[in-house]
Amino acid sequence: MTDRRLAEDVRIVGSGLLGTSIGLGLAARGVDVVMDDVSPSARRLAVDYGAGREPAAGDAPGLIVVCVPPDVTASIVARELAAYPDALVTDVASVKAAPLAELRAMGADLGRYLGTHPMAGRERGGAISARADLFVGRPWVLAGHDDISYRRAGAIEDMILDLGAVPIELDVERHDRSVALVSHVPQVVSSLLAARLSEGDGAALQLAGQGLRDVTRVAGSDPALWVQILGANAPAVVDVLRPLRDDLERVIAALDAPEAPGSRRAIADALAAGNTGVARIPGKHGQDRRFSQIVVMVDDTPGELARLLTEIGEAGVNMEDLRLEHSPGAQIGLAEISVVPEAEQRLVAELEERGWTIAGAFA
Ligand SMILES: NC(=O)c1ccc[n+]([C@@H]2O[C@H](COP(=O)([O-])OP(=O)(O)OC[C@H]3O[C@@H](n4cnc5c(N)ncnc54)[C@H](O)[C@@H]3O)[C@@H](O)[C@H]2O)c1
Ligand SMILES: O=C(O)C(=O)C[C@]1(C(=O)O)C=C[C@@H](O)C=C1
Repeated sequence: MTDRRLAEDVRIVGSGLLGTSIGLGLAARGVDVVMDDVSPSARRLAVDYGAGREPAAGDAPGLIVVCVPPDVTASIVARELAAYPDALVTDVASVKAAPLAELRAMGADLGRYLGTHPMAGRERGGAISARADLFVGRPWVLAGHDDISYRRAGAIEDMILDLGAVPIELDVERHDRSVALVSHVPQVVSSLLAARLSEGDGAALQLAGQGLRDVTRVAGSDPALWVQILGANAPAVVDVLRPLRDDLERVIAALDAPEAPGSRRAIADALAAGNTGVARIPGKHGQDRRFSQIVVMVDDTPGELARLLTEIGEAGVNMEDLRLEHSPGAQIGLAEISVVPEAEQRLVAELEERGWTIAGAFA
């Protein structure tokens, strides 16, 4: 049996992206996982992928993880609390105050419920997009409330640690305010910007580079899911959107009269504030550590990227992150490798010695 903390059998309700990813990660650690879903085909697909087994009479899960859309989360949590009176129940919905308030109104046994929110996901849902390593190194919020202690919810923290994530304790209100800033408003901004592209002509879109891809990736997310998330956290989202609108209006006013006294300063100040903000985003594993980036040119031929990764390993350097930039039609790709600053010079030298072309290296 693989090393793990979680001792409980687990039942997962909702066999989509989140449920199947959790199932895959836990099953790989030897946990007995049952997958369930209102859609039998979604359930069977998750089982086919190896996320767990079909439900059976006599199942007695110690931990139940509800991974359904936010608007049905409270009713499914309440149903599971009633059906399994000895189990601890959690959920992974992207908002936390609304489901808790609904459960309270229903008179659910909140002494066995603690909601959570993994800060990891993808823009596509369903078991087909699931990955066992989705949560590795990612923050995962335990959204505390008055009816249960974090200690009583120890099995939930064990599951989070077994999945390689970093547990973070935050009460529900602080959670919702925090994700308005770091997740919900970024989704709105990304979608609104991407929506502008429907007006660009085809030639303009052919020029799209990595900058545009970086800021529009999540614009591919499911509108039905996000209508629920944004609706359930509306006041906190609006609190971030209003000052953002003011900033945008200041930039528009400055660009309307770029030669006017103070205009250039206003634009520079807006962009410099962005530098300050982006520098505050923690690096990998939630630490405030910055990495150096090495950009390597990779021929667009089979096996070249694998050879590069193998040779980085042979150089004894741990790769912290990898991003690929590749334009359709180009014969070359760019691999941006993140490493600890101490390893940068040595890796550049090793790779150059092995014949790789370094397009850039920067801290
Ligand atoms: N997608 C993300 O990136 C992400 C990240 C963190 C948290 N979340 C949260 O995770 C939850 C699930 O999101 P997802 O991306 O896995 O969605 P998904 O669409 O991939 O999966 C949801 C699953 O729930 C099932 N379902 C719907 N109603 C149900 C019901 N009444 N009973 C049982 N099953 C039901 C659906 O059939 C579907 O298989 C949401 O609450 C979302 O806010 C999503
Ligand atoms: O990276 C993605 O595609 C996500 O969907 C991630 C993301 C996020 O904003 O960080 C989106 C919503 C979830 O509630 C949690 C995580």
